Amino acid sequence: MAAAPAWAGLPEVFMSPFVTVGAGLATLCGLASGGYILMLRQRLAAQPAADVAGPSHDRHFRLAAEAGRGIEGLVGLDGCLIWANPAVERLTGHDAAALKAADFVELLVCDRDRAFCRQQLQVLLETGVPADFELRIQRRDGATLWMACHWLPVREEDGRLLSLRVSMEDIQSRKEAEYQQLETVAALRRAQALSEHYLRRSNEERLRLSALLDVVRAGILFMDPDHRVVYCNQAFYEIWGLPPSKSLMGMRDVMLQRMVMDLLVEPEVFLKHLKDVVESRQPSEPVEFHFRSGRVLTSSSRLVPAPEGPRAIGRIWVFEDVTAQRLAARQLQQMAERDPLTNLYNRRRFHEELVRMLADGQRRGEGVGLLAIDLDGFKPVNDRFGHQAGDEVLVRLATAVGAVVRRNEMFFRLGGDEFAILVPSATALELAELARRVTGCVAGLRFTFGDETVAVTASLGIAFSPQQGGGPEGLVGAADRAMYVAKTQGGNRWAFAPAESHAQSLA
Ligand SMILES: Nc1nc2c(ncn2[C@@H]2O[C@H](COP(=O)(O)OP(=O)(O)OP(=O)(O)O)[C@@H](O)[C@H]2O)c(=O)[nH]1
Repeated sequence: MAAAPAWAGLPEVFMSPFVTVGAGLATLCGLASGGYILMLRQRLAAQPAADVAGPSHDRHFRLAAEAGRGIEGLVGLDGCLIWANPAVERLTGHDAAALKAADFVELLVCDRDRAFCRQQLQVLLETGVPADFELRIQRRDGATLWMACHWLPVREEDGRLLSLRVSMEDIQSRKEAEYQQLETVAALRRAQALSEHYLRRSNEERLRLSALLDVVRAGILFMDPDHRVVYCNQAFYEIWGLPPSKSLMGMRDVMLQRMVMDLLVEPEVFLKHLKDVVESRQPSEPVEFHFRSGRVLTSSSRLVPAPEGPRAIGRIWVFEDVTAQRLAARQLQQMAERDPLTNLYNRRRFHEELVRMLADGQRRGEGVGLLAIDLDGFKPVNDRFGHQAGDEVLVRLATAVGAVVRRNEMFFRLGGDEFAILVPSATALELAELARRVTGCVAGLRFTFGDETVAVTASLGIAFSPQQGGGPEGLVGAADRAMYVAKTQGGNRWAFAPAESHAQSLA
């Protein structure tokens, strides 16, 4: 048997509530919550005190207290349970007697909340201040149940604390809803954090891309499917000479075109190109176009496909300023095919043109004429007046002979004092006439070095395809041999290469 409880000396009502009715019962009723109890109290308050305390009402109070849906209990100043209503058994599986006999906190409260409960109980007993808190109880079947506990002090009329009254209500479904809500909020927070993370990543990616595009030398322009500017880099502004302060975002392509068309040599050709590209779904090959200023640009474009589906999200245009490349290429080509002294086409270009003209002539059934030219008496100019004087002779001669050569005829310096003229669609008569003009032109030139004036002459050999077979080499060999014939005959003349049916002719 346990030691005598602290309330052993208190009125019987606390030892066996609702069995003996006294002043304690009235106090208990005064503290009871719930409309039913209050109603009873009001009714009883209107009756004489003897009636209220009378045995006929004991049952009412007891039934009223026991009829609560939640747990109602009374805890003594020693922390032991004095009384509990039958709901305790319904909700927890433990009957009131068992809870009274044992440490009800140990038996009833879930181990995770037990220390907290004991601490709260201790404060309550020490201070007698009402308190509300929530805890988990451990049902007899092992299940956990959330309860809201409302603690009220039960006092004597003189204010002395007699016991603590506890009302416990089942809040399991509310707690589950709260948990559910917390889960939902947590899931939302996770989703938000994830989307913020992706947004940040996407912003960083955009900044990286933008920085990259701004160091690219090509002008880059993104248009949306409605032909409005979405993005363009710095180089785009520079290439098209647009003021950096001018925002192009959202501008329609036609407006943009209007701003730059005057810069171009052939704006209508460029507009046609743009139209063709936009109408096609294929990537466009780079197309070259020229600015009035002399600059050369290329334009290429392709659709930007959407992540899914056939619809494009827009179009990218790339503009490259290739002026420097074109200039360098032209210079290289010039170096490769021109004689630097006279600026005439060189031997390399001569062979290319010879092959091409022979092929064209064969296709058209037309003859190709070749005049091999070698100067007479050039070496003495060098020897007497120096190499520079010889150069001057070569340059002036190239200019003068170039003037007697027709537009469709091509004049070459093959090296040293050797020159050649290629004549497409030539007849023997025309070639002889040209040879006459050339020899006359060269012989007519006068060069003054110091006090002396000198002249040179030229010997020409004429070969004529198809009369001379053997392809390019055959033609060149025949013209050279004819030229030597002219030279050995005294120079300042021309000779036709012999052919089966073609007699040689001399000046
Ligand atoms: N100044 C100058 N002389 C050159 C150049 N290339 C070759 N020569 C010279 O041209 C001369 C050509 O020699 P030849 O063909 O014997 O001169 P030529 O006196 O006309 O003799 P024939 O052809 O036999 O009539 C040589 O002295 C070369 O050094 C050049 O670019 N500049």
